Amino acid sequence: MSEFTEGPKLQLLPAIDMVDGKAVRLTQGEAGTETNYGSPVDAAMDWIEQGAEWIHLVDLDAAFGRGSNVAVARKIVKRAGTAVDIEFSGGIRDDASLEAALEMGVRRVNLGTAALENPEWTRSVIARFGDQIAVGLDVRGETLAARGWTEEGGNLWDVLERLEDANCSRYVVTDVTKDGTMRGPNVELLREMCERTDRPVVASGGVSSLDDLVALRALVPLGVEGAIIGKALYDGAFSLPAALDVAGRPAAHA
Ligand SMILES: O=C(O)c1ccccc1N[C@@H]1O[C@H](COP(=O)(O)O)[C@@H](O)[C@H]1O
Repeated sequence: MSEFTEGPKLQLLPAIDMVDGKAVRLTQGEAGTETNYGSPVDAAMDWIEQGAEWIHLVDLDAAFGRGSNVAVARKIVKRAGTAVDIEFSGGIRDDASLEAALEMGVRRVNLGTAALENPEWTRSVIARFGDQIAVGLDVRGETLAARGWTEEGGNLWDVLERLEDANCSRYVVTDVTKDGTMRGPNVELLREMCERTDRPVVASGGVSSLDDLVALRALVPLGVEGAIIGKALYDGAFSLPAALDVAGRPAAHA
């Protein structure tokens, strides 16, 4: 038995960020810092083959308001079938984009900009779609980032209070300053989030090592449900199977 099999499990979500039909990683979300990792469909199939239970799929062109990778996302969902759950984000800002995303068959969508700029619509879709909606809280310090992380979107704790009141079911928290940098997750921020909400929190940004996953798994009893991993996997800092061992595999795989 591995030393990591005991205790509550941390979900892992390998990230696939799409620009112009390619899988990329950005540094701190800055347009123009892309490293290209090839076909998003191939990336998804690789992560599934290696044991992924979730994929965090982002349409960066939609998040930056300059295009769409929905056709590729649709291909991924179709090829993946029931092998994996997909969380989809980027550019979901109105009924049409939300319905198109959910109709693809993704398990849930993350709202970013819309949750900051359109509170009433956000409240209404949370009421309508429940846990198919999560909100991505992308922060620098305590200031939220919107529109491809190019604009400020208010104070994190004020917005959290409003989303709690709207009954938001889950938060995906990204420290933008850590994203794509492999400098370790912002454990303090995640602890504070868990103190302020009883809803599950998915950690995003900065994971660089298996030790970071050990640290995040220790936060599961506080409310951290999962961790999004990007650059560390693509750059081979560790493998997904090794990460799943640390995060705790489901019983059938133990
Ligand atoms: O994931 C990124 O690297 C990223 C970089 C810059 C902007 C957004 C990014 N990702 C995710 O996109 C959605 C926000 O999209 P929108 O504002 O709803 O259109 C959010 O989940 C971000 O984490």
